[in-house]
Amino acid sequence: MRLTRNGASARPQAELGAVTGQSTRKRVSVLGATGSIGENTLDLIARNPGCAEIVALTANTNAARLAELALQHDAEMAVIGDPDQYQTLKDALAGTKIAVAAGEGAVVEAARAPTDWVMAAIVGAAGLRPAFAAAEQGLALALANKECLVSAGEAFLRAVEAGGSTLLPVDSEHSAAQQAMQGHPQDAIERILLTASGGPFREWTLEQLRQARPEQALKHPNWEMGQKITIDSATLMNKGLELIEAYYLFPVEKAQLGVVVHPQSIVHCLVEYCDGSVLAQMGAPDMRTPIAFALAWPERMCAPTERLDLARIGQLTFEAPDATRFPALRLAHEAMEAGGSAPTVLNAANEIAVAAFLNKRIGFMGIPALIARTLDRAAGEIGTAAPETLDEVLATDQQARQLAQDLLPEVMRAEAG
Ligand SMILES: NC(=O)C1=CN([C@@H]2O[C@H](COP(=O)(O)OP(=O)(O)OC[C@H]3O[C@@H](n4cnc5c(N)ncnc54)[C@H](OP(=O)(O)O)[C@@H]3O)[C@@H](O)[C@H]2O)C=CC1
Ligand SMILES: CC(=O)[C@@H](O)[C@H](O)COP(=O)(O)O
Ligand SMILES: [Mn+2]
Repeated sequence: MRLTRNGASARPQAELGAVTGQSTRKRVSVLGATGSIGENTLDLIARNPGCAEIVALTANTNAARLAELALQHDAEMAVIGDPDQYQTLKDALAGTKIAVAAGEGAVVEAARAPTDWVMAAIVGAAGLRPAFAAAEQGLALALANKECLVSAGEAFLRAVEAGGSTLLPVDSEHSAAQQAMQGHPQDAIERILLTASGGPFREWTLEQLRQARPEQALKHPNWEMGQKITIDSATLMNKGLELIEAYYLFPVEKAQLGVVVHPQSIVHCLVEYCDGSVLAQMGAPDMRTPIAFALAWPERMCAPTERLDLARIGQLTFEAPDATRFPALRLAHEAMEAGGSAPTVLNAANEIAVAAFLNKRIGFMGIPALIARTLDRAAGEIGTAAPETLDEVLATDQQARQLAQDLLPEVMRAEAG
């Protein structure tokens, strides 16, 4: 099956070697091992002894947890992004055979270590270089880092194709879409509908949203996730990023992608076919299911996700998203339509805005306000051409971050006055 827009996954399965669920042992690296996705991946591996041998585990600052995971999984190497944490990591792993390294470059090198399967689960644009490095190695690349496709779409797909890697979506909606597409002709697809929980503020008024505090936004109704994606879910930017992610992953036009709010997060995606059939993938909201799907692909492996009891759940409900209260979804949709540098700018501005909200410099509605201002100004100051290479993407990302930082005081003044 051709999975991506540019055919990046068209590599015969047999060439990948150890890629089956239970039957063959795979060499695995986890980038972002100490995060929510990283921990879930390693939990799944611990529950399926013999399914994987761990090559590299990486983190940014959490040296203590990285060392624990490396010891538990008998990893070949443990790599920390922050050089200040090197000594802590080294001391924690002294007397073991586990190799230790630190620094941004070392994380990228860890991504290049020979493996069969890499989980790319570093959050944000910080994950771009490591994900590109892994993609160039000709392996199965489980992609959780959605910012990579949003910020670097075409360039990333080219790197995957050039490296002969297979891209496996981990994001729950995209894993669901892949599952609902398998074995069906691509040209029969009419529409892909991503579901959104609606986040913790689904029923809040605009006035309430203006007062929303970080600790309230960090309470996702259904999923346990890292801070950045949890705020993205609250603004609905997460679904906007996922629209762009889906555009790059699947062979459909932009107009064939849509979003429906589904507060229970049981149906993860719906694929509509030309005969009127709609295929949905369902499951309890637990990332170990999509991770298991990517780890065992094209087979299946067992995951401990709670089984669905639909009679107990009783109702699955659906509603349209509200673009007035959640303008981030509209901004992402417009950036997808505009193409060029817009998705890179959108992603960078969102990362600055989310950090500013978490640091209480701007309010919740300041997040879309800052992104909108950055996008408006970027066209003149950065230009609209699509960045073609990884270096161009990173340069555009840096310019957009600077612009968003420069515009932050304007948003703060507007909120105060
Ligand atoms: N959580 C989820 O359920 C889902 C997540 N995703 C996506 O997966 C990605 C990871 O999300 P999540 O696991 O929630 O995030 P977390 O914040 O929980 O974890 C992020 C991981 O990345 C590491 N990291 C952070 N910054 C850097 C850096 N500059 N250099 C190297 N490593 C870094 C962190 O290390 P440290 O711990 O040391 O800071 C940590 O291991 C995101 O792109 C998210 O959108 C997609 C779908 C679902
Ligand atoms: C688990 C996962 O894939 C998240 O991206 C999830 O979709 C977040 O929930 P929202 O539907 O609230 O964005
Ligand atoms: Mn998702």
